[in-house]
Amino acid sequence: MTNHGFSAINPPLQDRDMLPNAKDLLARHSLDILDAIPEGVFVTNLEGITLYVNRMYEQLTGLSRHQVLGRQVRTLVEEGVFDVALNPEVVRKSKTVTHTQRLRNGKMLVLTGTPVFDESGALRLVITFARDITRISQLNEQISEQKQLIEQTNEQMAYMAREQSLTTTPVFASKVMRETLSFLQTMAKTDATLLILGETGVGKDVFARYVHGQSQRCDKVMMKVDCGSISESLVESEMFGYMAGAFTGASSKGKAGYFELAKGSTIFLDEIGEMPLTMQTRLLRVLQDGEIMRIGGNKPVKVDARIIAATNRDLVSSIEEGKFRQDLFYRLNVATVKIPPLRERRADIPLLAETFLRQYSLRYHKQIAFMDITLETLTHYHWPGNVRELENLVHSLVITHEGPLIAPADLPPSIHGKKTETAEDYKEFLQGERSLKEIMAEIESDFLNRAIRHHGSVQQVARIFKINRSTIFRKINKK
Ligand SMILES: Nc1ncnc2c1ncn2[C@@H]1O[C@H](COP(=O)(O)OP(=O)(O)OP(=O)(O)O)[C@@H](O)[C@H]1O
Repeated sequence: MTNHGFSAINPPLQDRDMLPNAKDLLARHSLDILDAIPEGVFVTNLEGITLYVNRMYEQLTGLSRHQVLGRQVRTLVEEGVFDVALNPEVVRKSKTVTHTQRLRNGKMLVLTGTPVFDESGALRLVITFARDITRISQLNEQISEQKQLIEQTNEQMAYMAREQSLTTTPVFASKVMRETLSFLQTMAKTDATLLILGETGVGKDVFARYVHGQSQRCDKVMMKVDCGSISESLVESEMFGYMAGAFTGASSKGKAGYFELAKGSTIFLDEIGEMPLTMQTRLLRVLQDGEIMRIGGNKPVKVDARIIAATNRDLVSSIEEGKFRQDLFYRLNVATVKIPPLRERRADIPLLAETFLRQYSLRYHKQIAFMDITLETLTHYHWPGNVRELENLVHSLVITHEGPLIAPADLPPSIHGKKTETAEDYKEFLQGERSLKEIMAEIESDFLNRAIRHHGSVQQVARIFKINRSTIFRKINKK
């Protein structure tokens, strides 16, 4: 359709094109024809006075002809009969205009107002067609509600998938971690609040998951809340949820908070040391009462979630600085475990490094191994970023390394340059308690042992270092 509505149906019918008497017949029955149209028809003059409405219009709107005929559309809008009138815009623009209109009876119409011109091209009337889209708009609303539900479900599924993929079985070889794990296993069977302390990257997350995975609540997904990253203005509604219409912008259905979502499961409050003080007060109340209340609600909901909290902060210092509530600390400090930094459990380093190497090699379809001496170098580094730093290093080595073996020189200088312990080893020799011959024999024997571990056999070492196998055995046993 062009901008000029009826006049644009080109060329207009001429009298000569019509059957004899057709024009008269049509003119006589023009109102019957309009009444037969299955859409509402509403005709106004240029001043917006209603000249005609058809039957379908009466049916759609529930308005009778006498209620609207002869009335100004603007007045009808003012009286709230409907909320929009097309007439003024059609007259102003002299072209077809479409809008939706809501009626007092709640119906939604889509209106198409079209200008009608006479033979001389002068605008004479505006004819508006009205179609009922109440059902369509109801369906649209339902679709958008369904869409919202699907989005929520997708979000939850993505969260669950993420959590699932993160479930790592802790890797350890050290005595201290064996003891830690055994304590956590005992704790897992209880519902006691657990506080996990430790430097960044030591694996607090991994151990929280471990405890949840070993608990009776393990068939439900653990709810992890990063207390440090929720904005202060949202933290309350995120934690405790809100009732429908609790505040502007609140969802019309209300929303459950983390504590409710964690029903029957575990809620892991990570970075608890970063929680704002106001929220700490609220959390304390939850721990004391075992109940939460949604924002805008008046019915307390029982909390059925096991609480695990973790932080890399020294909470005692935070209390002294006034940043953490002492009473909350006492509440949380029921069963506390401190995960030692990696430098205090060096026995875990080779096993962790090899585990990460295996995982990432598999992911990137590579076949790479550490030389023994590389593992030893890794073991001597102080790992300020703990397991996370080790994992990241191995990840980047797998991506960037060419060739089957990772040598110490492939490590960043900050790591292989740190192997000062070898110099420490010489301290003992420097005391002068043993002869040079004895010292050299020990160094030789150590070196050969490493070479055998590294190359896999005495035969290989003999070939590479051009030495007899029997000499190797003799030198090894001489130490
Ligand atoms: N014992 C372990 N076995 C296997 N992987 C581990 C172990 N400890 C840590 N990791 C891995 O190291 C990375 C860091 O661990 P995690 O996120 O649990 O540390 P965190 O102590 O929670 O750190 P932050 O304090 O920064 O939150 C993770 O990718 C985790 O999978």
